[in-house]
Amino acid sequence: MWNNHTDLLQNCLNSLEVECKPEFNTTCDQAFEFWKEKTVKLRSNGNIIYLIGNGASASMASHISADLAKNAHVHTQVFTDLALITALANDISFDQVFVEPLRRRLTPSDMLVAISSSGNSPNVVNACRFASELGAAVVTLTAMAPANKMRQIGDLNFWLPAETYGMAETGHACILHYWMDSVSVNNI
Ligand SMILES: O=C(CO)[C@@H](O)[C@H](O)[C@H](O)[C@H](O)COP(=O)(O)O
Repeated sequence: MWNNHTDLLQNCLNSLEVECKPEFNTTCDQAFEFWKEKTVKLRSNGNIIYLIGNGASASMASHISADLAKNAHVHTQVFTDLALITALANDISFDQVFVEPLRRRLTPSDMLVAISSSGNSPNVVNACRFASELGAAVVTLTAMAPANKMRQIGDLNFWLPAETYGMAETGHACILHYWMDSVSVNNI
């Protein structure tokens, strides 16, 4: 019987690769501890965690955003309003659908959690670049080919050697739930 996400994550952890700036030489435990500490500090200061992704990763961003708000009492924001996304894509460019709203809201004390199986989707990569240049904390979750653009940008990067979208997305769900559990106030 699995009792918590540590059990489920164990297989993920065995093959997970992480990098954490500035030294980029971090164990998984250290990476999750770093992420937890940043999140707890951000919560006590009333800052915001923005979560982004495309397709299934957009759903995952919404899912974890809701869990973080309910269980961890963290202020979160996702960009899943179809009217807003289609207007930005139509009037500006799909590559800018996350950067545009972030430009108006993100502060250097906030965090961006960017989820992408390929690690190369231009709209997510652009948002990571923007957040990083602003000085916000950037956490990336990627998979598939080891060299991807998001891994070059994030302060904390989780990469899984998954070859399919289904495997990548399932692994990312484990990682995100493990993080969420670590900062939860209640566990319902
Ligand atoms: O769920 C799947 C595939 O399983 C798709 O919806 C997938 O999320 C979409 O094709 C995304 O656009 C892929 O983008 P990314 O995760 O590589 O950034």
